[in-house]
Amino acid sequence: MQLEAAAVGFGARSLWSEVDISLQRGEFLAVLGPNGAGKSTFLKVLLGLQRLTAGTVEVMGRPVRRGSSQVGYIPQHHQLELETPLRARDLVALGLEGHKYGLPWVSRRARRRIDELIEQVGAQDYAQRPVGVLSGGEQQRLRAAQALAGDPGLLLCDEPLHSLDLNHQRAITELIRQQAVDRGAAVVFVTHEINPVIEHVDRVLYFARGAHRVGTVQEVMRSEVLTELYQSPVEVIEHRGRLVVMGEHSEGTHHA
Ligand SMILES: Nc1ncnc2c1ncn2[C@@H]1O[C@H](COP(=O)(O)OP(=O)(O)OP(=O)(O)O)[C@@H](O)[C@H]1O
Repeated sequence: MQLEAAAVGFGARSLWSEVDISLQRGEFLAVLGPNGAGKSTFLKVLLGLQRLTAGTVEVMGRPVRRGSSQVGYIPQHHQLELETPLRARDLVALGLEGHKYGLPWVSRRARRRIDELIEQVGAQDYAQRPVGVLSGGEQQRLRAAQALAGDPGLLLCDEPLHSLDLNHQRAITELIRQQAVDRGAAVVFVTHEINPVIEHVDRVLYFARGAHRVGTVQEVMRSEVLTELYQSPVEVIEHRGRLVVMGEHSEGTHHA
């Protein structure tokens, strides 16, 4: 994916601008920033659901289009309706191309892939249950499996570890890493918390106060860089390989 001089605004408000970034296959980008900074909007641009107000965006070398089978998406967690007429397994199968067009058949190969993903996210025990009765974390694991089913070249993740316990955080992170490293996908990973994925991150895109920084973890996650970005004192402390960011404010606080 590639963005050049990209900007998004709503009415008179500029959300972010002058974003230049190009992500190669196999690269893992973490997108960070406070509430309302424009992280989910960045994903929407890559999904073709949000127009840029300036600049250009390409996905897999082509102009963005909605519903591309080459793009996988793990949306931000929300609980599915109790009455949703799908079994857990069906939700994963929806990630396969044939199902997008409503084809009734599932090839043996596709069935094997679905079984494999259900096992990898640890959903065997509830694969036949209606999705609406499952817990938030159980549903989230199925969404991850669904996004990976089509073997996407670009995988977009919006806080995919939210509502998962530590073991399942690790399992899902490992699946996402495999998609990047073994299957050569570019990964864009929106998160409030970099530590669970820090060892996999190649680059960071940090949004705050309408500005942003791009670079490696070492380049961006520094007290002086974030202090300049937030325009108020921020301290980044490293402790046993984890980063603690002190003094981060929400966007709302600044605009109040
Ligand atoms: N279609 C829209 N029209 C007007 N404003 C919008 C629209 N979409 C998003 N916004 C605003 O843009 C801002 C950024 O939203 P976005 O969801 O991208 O933030 P975020 O960084 O993902 O936040 P969070 O961490 O809370 O999920 C918010 O203030 C939101 O209200």
